[in-house]
Amino acid sequence: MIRATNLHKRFGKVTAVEDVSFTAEDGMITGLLGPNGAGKTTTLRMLYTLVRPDRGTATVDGVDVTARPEDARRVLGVLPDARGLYPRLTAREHARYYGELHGLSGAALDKCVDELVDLLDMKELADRRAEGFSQGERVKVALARALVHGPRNVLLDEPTNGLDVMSTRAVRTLLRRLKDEGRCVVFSSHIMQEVAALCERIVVVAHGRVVAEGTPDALRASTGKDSLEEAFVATIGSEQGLMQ
Ligand SMILES: Nc1ncnc2c1ncn2[C@@H]1O[C@H](COP(=O)(O)OP(=O)(O)OP(=O)(O)O)[C@@H](O)[C@H]1O
Repeated sequence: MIRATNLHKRFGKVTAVEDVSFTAEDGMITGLLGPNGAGKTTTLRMLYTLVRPDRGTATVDGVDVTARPEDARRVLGVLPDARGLYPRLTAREHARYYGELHGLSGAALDKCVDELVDLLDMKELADRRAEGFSQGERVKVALARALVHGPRNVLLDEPTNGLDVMSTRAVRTLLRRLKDEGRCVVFSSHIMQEVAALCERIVVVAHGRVVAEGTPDALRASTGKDSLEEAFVATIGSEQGLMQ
C-alpha cells in the first residue's frame, strides 16, 4: 500500500506539487491523471525516493520513503519516465542485473527472468543488445527490470506512452495481472481514456494539486456529469488529456 500525505515540492519559483495526498490500496490499480506539467512525475519521483519532498510524507507498506529510502526501494518496482538502458547489455542481462542488485541469484533469478521474458513477449528481444531498441522494446526491458524482484508495489510513469496498440494491450494485461496478484499498482497518464480503461481509483492532478479523487462512478457523480470524459473536463477545466 502506498500513502502520500501533504506532499510539497518546489523547483526554484515553480511549485511542482502542492499538498498532494492520496492512498493507493493493494490489489488495485490507481491512476494519477492530469495534463502535462500537472506534477505527476514529480509526485512519483518523491514516492520512489528520487526526489526529496520539501514537506509532507509518503510511505510504502508503512515504510517512510524519506527516513528509510533503501527499505522502501526493496518493496517497490519502478518504471521511471526515462527508460535509459545500457546499450551493451541484452534485454535479459538488464533484468538479471537489476535482480542481482536486489539480492537474487542463480536458478531463482533465472526463473524470474524467464517468466518476465514470457509475460512481456520478449523472446525475440531477450538476447539482443539494447542498442537500437525501439521505444516499445525499451519499455518492455524497463518493465522487466522493474518487476524482476517481485515487488509488492509498482509505480509506472506513463507506461504506454509511445506504444502501439499491441504493446499497449500487453502492458494493460500485465498491470491487470499485477493487480490480480494483490499488488499495489500506481501509474500516471495524461490520457483520460487510458486511466478509465484500467483504474478502479483515479486521482486527478492539476497545477500540482489533487482536484478530484475516487472511483470513475464517484467522479461522475461528484461533477454531475454522465460520462467520465465530461467529468474530467469539468474537473480540470480544460480538454487537455482527451484523445481526439
Ligand atoms: N527538476 C526540475 N526543475 C525545474 N522544474 C521542474 C523540475 N521537475 C519538474 N519541474 C516543473 O514542475 C512542474 C510539474 O512537472 P512534472 O514533470 O511533475 O509534471 P507531469 O504531470 O509529470 O507532466 P507531463 O505529463 O508533461 O510529464 C512543471 O512545471 C515542470 O516544469
